[in-house]
Amino acid sequence: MQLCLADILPADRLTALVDRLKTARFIDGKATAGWNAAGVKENQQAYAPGVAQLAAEIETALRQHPVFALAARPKRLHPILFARYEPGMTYGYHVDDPLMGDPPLRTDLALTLFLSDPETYDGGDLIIDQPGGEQAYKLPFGAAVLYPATTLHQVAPVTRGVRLVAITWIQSLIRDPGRREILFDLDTARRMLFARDGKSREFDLLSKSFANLLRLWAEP
Ligand SMILES: O=C(O)CCC(=O)C(=O)O
Ligand SMILES: [Fe+2]
Repeated sequence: MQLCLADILPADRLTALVDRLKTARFIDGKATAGWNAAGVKENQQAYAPGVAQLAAEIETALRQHPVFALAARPKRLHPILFARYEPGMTYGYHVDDPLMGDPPLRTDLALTLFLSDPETYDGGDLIIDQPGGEQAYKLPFGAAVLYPATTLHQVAPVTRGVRLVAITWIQSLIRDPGRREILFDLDTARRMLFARDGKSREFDLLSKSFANLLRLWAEP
């Protein structure tokens, strides 16, 4: 399941954050690529401690985003990093490392938060290889795409302007994507039912099934 999330942070907060990023130190992105991806990774990245406060602000906002919570069921988040693509930069097809950091975080999901207005750059689509074909994402400033880190994906070459993004990976309480989607649907349905009819027998039974499946499947 892939999902687009709008307005992770209020636009004015995000604009202030991007302004601060302009003075951050970016280094060659190959430093954090696994050997299978280093050959196709041509970008620049900024890390903590230089951008720790910006990263913390985004992480807090993500954790509070209701759709993110339901769709990802996060157990742990990889520290947010910022990537910059200038003209000629790209990140060819690769799969993300399954385990990152120490203690290892299992990368079930990946997230890209778009920090540039799409009108200001050409190229730079995030392209995900799906069984049904390639799916391209170039989202508005402040929107994010949440997608399975299990996929092959690439960032198309930037040909004009600058593509700035924040990136993280998520270890979910629910490892299996199919189970995660069932829980997402059930949880969404019971919330919609509650919003429409208030507490009812149907709502209670759905809540019971949802809670018991979560108990069965969660890896806390
Ligand atoms: O920049 C992006 O949207 C994704 C980058 C990526 O695939 C990665 O850093 O592993
Ligand atoms: Fe990736």
